[in-house]
Formats: sequence, C-alpha cells, structure tokens
Amino acid sequence: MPAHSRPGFPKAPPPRGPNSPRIPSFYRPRPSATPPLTGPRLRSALPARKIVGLLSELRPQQMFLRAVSSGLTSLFRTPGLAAVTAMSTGTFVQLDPLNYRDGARVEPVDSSGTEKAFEPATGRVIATLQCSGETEVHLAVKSAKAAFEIWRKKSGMERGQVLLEAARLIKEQKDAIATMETINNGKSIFEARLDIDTSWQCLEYYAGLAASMAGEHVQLPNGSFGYTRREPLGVCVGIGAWNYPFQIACWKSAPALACGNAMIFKPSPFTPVSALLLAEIYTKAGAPPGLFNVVQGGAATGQFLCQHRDVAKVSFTGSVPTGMKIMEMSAKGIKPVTLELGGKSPLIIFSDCDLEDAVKGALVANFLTQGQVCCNGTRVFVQKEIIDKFTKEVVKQTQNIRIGDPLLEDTRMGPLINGPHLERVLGFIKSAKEEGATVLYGGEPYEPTDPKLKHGYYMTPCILTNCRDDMTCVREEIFGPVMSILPFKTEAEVLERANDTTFGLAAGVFTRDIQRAHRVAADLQAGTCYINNYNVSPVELPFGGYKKSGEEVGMHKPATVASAATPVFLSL
Ligand SMILES: NC(=O)c1ccc[n+]([C@@H]2O[C@H](COP(=O)([O-])OP(=O)(O)OC[C@H]3O[C@@H](n4cnc5c(N)ncnc54)[C@H](O)[C@@H]3O)[C@@H](O)[C@H]2O)c1
Ligand SMILES: O=CCc1c[nH]c2ccc(O)cc12
Repeated sequence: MPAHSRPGFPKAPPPRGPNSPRIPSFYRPRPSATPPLTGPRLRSALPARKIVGLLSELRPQQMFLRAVSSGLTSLFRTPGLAAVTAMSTGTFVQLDPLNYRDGARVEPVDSSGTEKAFEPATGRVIATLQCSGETEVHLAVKSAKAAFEIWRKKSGMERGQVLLEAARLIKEQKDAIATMETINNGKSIFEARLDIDTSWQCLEYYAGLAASMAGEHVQLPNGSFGYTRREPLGVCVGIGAWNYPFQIACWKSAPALACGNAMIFKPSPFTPVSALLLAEIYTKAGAPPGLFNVVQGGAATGQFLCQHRDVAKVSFTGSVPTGMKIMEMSAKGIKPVTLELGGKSPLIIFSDCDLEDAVKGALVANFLTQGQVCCNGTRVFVQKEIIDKFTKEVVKQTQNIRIGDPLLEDTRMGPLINGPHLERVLGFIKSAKEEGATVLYGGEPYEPTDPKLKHGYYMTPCILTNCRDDMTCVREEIFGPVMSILPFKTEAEVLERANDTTFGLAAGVFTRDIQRAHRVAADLQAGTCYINNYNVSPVELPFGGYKKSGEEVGMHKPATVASAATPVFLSL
C-alpha cells in the first residue's frame, strides 16, 4: 500500500508459534480433554485451535437510499449509490431504517429512545436513529447465530471468495461510500477516499488469509497422533467509534468473518449510516443473511450486546473509560475482548532530521480528520537546536491548511464531529492558556465564508508552545487539532518523558541516524512506532497498544515500524 496520510492498522495478533501464520484473534483456542484417536469422530489429543466457514448464495436485494436534494426527493438503489457522489454538502437525508438484520434494513422491534445524527459541515440532522432495545439485540443475535451455522461449515477458500467480492464492491462504490462518510463524519473527501481504500484492502488481506489458516498435526508415541483444529468463536460483537466509521466496521468484520464467525456491529450513534452500506455489500457478495447485522444505539444498546449470553467475543474501538466498562462486562461473561483505545502519543524530532519531512510528519500526526485520530502524535518533542526553525515552519504550513466544506476537493480540514466535542476541544485550549501555554496559532472557532456552513463545527488548527509535561493539554487525549510543542536536549531525557504516560498507542521519531531511529523505536512504549513518517496504515501490519491504549498483547511488543517514506503533506 502506498504510504499516505491515513492512520491505523487492522488488528492481527502476534504469531502463536514459530510456524504459525499471523492470524486474527477470532478463533477459539480450545483446551479439550480428548478421547483417543479412534472411531469415526477423530478428536484432537491436544488443545485444539480451530477456525472455519461460507456461503456463496447470491440473494437479490432491494436496498434503497433516499437523498433529499434541493427539496426534491430522489430514490435510488444501492447500485446507483454512485449518485451520492454527485451530492453537495447540505443535501443528504437518510430516511431508511438504520438497523440491518437477516440481510435487510429493518426498524428495531423495540427501542430505548432516539438519537440524532448530524452533518458536521452544516449542523443539519441527517438521520434519527432508534436506539435498539434488548429484544432487538436478541433478534440480531438469533439471526447471527443462524448465519453462523451456515458460515462455519464453509472452507476458508469459500469465505475468502465472499470477502474478495465484498472488497470488489467497495472498490466499485468507493466514491459514493467516501462521500457518505464525509457527509456524516466531516473529514475531507480527500481523506475519506483513503479510508475506503484501506477498508477494501483489509477485506482483501483477510480473504487471502482465510484459506491458509490451518491446524497442526502432532506425532505422539506408539504411532499415535493428535491434531488441532481452528474453530470460530461464534457470534462476535463489534463496537465502533465515530472517527473512522466505515473503516472500523471493515477492520472488525473482515478478520472475524474470515475466521468463520458472524458479527453484529454497533456503530457510534454519531455516525450510523455507512455501516449499512457495508452490510448491504456483504449480502450482495454472498454472505448468508444475518452474518453481518447492524444494530444502532448508544451505551445501553452496547451493554445489551456485550452482556448477551450468546455473544462469544467483543471487539471494541473507543475511549479508555468505555473500554474499561467493556472489559468488566466481558469479564463477567468470561468473554475475550479486543480493545483499541485512546492515546497521547509522542513524536520525537531530533536535530539531525530532514526538517521538511519532520514538519510534514508533525502536520500529518496532528491534523488528520481534524485531529480526531487515536494514534496522533500530539506531544511533539523537538530538540533544542532546531526548535525555532521547526516551529516557524510548522506554523507557516498550518496556516495554509484549507478549512471548509469537506466535500470540496481542495479542502484538507473539515468540521469536528459535533458541537459538544468542539466545545470540549476549545476548553482544552482555554485551560492550556490558563496553565501557561502560549497559543502560537489557531485554536479559535472558525466560520467558513459559505453561508450554508455557518452552523458547522469548525475551528482553526492549534499550535501550543511553552508547554510543560504536567499540563492538561500534554497529558490528556484532546481528540482535536491541537499540537503541543515541547523542547528537549538529549535522547535519554526525551525517551523518559515520552514514556511517562498512561497511554501507549503510537510514537514517532524523525532522525537521519538509522541506529538511533531503531534504538529509540525499541525503547518507546508504544504499539506502533513510525520512523521518519507518521499515520501510515498498511493493512498487513498489526495495531495495538501498550498500557491503557489497548488489550493485553502478550509478552512482546506489537511494534510496527514504518519507515523510508515521506509523509503526505496536509496543506495544498
Ligand atoms: N485505538 C484505536 O484503534 C482507536 C481508533 C479510533 C478511536 N479510538 C478512540 O476512541 C475515542 C473516540 O471515540 P468515541 O468518542 O466514539 O468513544 P466512546 O468510548 O465514547 O464510544 C465508542 C463506542 O462505544 C459505545 N459505548 C459507549 N458506552 C458504552 C457502554 N457502556 N457499553 C457498550 N458500548 C458503549 C458508543 O456508543 C460507541 O459506539 C478516542 O478516545 C479515540 O482515541 C481508538
Ligand atoms: O483512530 C485511530 C486509528 C484507526 C484508524 N482507523 C481505524 C480502524 C479501526 C481501528 O481499530 C483503529 C483505527
């Protein structure tokens, strides 16, 4: 995958043994007290690992999206989703049901209230979702269980074929999906397209793995032998955050489905629309009805899902506080969890770096998706010798970032997700000033000139200096476009300060000294470490966190080192 400005990698766990392929953690490691290997039902004499499943039944479907454009309602089928690309900001309304069960959009049978989803660019309501109640969650699980019974019996090759076809459909509808993502999330169309690329790439990657996930044959004394099988877990739940709505749905479902599981996905109530497109694509690609269901709602719906008796695993992307709750609930059900949580990542810029690249890296590390990226490098440590030069250049380039209508081709920064979040981010800037930081640039609400954007949630990207390690803006995840610049003198000092955090999602280092680059990367307590780059996201690499940024990843570092590429420039 070309290096570009997209963050994150799909989850793939560390290899389980010297010969094990890298496979996702959606299989059941099976400790079984097994009978001898006799009779028609040979069973493993060893703890088994199983994975399996698919169906290539194509079902005709009637899926509609309703767009209200300039007061006129146009109705078009999903294949005509391409029409969405022609949409402009301020026109889209989603009126169709937002749950997906048994291969079709449905309204939930019960709900615990409604939530409104906005178009952040304009502040308009684009959808009102029903928060699914316990009965609806139960129906979704029941439907997924039935699909699982079909899917788990398919070969890896068959499952891979469905995933490949789904990847092809995503590619075919890339512009339309990206447009909808931009409308609902506010990220620039330029970025949204890159997200859709890493979405179909993820499906292709796991499609390729599906056929080769195999058990082991183990020779035992006296001509006896044992073998292991990889078995799917069953119905898995995916719970997503709002910053990469479509991509998160893909990154959670692709490995789960490849291993033979079914998935129920709950998007963030802020971004409910694009997961439905994925559900429709899976159905069209030949997945059995129920294999990928979508239930909408907030915390209460999420709880019903996590606590459901027939849910085998929960894969969660979101904040640390919610992650803790998910882990608690899952512990009560003895369910495995994958947690992809927040961060406050360090970006270390040594004086021997290529300054031009380091400046670009800092922009990419801070301002993608309006700074609403989990692995952003928001603590920018710059070696004293170059800090003035670096700061001057980073401010200059930040001033050039085009803020505005996210559907316009040359926009590089759209609105934040919603009003309360914008207020929260501005609140962090206020407290930074109170604690002694200096705002060198930005950090103000912004009103684009286009009158239709008047009620959108825009702000200017912010650069803070005179920061100290103990300030709130340096310690807490802001999840907005706020970069804190911190001076440092030596490698040892900066390493200690960089690691002095309860998070550990990512880190970056810019230097021309190759030995230092790898030495520093090895000592940074972070799941991902970028060298002379930031926020690239090859789907082949794992993505996980140290400390409170994520799940237990075992006794070794999941580190990924992406190097030797130039960061993509954010401003035009
Ligand atoms: N590490 C990663 O891979 C990654 C990726 C994207 C976002 N994030 C993190 O996500 C956060 C921003 O996302 P957010 O604001 O949507 O996070 P959030 O924790 O508020 O919500 C995430 C999801 O959890 C659901 N939820 C909330 N309470 C729940 C509960 N009690 N039980 C079950 N589900 C519940 C929400 O409805 C939503 O779907 C940031 O901290 C960011 O760093 C991490
Ligand atoms: O926001 C953090 C990194 C990220 C970007 N896209 C995805 C998708 C799925 C994840 O679990 C994390 C991320």
